Amino acid sequence: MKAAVVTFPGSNCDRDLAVAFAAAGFDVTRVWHKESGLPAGLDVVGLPGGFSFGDHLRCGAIAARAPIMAAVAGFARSGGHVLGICNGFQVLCEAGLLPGALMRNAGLRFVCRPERLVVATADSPFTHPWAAGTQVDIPVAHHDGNYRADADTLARLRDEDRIAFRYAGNPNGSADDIAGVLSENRRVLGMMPHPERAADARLGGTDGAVVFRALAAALATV
Ligand SMILES: NC(=O)CC[C@H](N)C(=O)O
Repeated sequence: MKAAVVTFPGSNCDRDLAVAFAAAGFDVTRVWHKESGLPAGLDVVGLPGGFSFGDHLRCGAIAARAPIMAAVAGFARSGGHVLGICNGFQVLCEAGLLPGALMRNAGLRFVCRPERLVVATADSPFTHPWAAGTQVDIPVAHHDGNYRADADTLARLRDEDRIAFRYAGNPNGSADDIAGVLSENRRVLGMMPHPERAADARLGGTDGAVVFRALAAALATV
């Protein structure tokens, strides 16, 4: 199984994301944002957390227009799996690959702490090992994690069971406590919490590792 992890100027979780993919059995290729193509035979693209382009304009807005993103969009459109974490989630929204936007946290403070999440759906390649309603602990670290979408979009996400994770105690004001959402085909996941920071007992938790192992298992059966 092959994963690519994209690095933008200002990404700071790209190496951790590569390590988490590798621990789940993926061969990982690191890809610079100025590349125009992705490696052949790829199973998943990871868009890491960080402060791409210094969060100028809006978090993820400049990265969403980087050369590599045309290839990522094409990969997603052709049924490829994409995992965007934190700044990666912001990039996916800015690129139009996921609906909605991440706005400034309601408390106007950077929040960096472990968060309890509720798995909102088990119907995805990233969450299938859990039952819906399972509580998991995965840390957050962001100032723009306040998920917003219009009422129709939120209703559609609920109706189509595309909310992947909710916060048990909402740290940022997100609509409907949303911590992560899925694309229509369920193969693109964007989430603000950092599963790669809870992917090894030595980091203080292993709930995040389930996301990577779940994907590996799902891809093995495709
Ligand atoms: N850890 C991250 O990816 C942070 C994302 C973004 N820079 C924010 O603060 O909201």
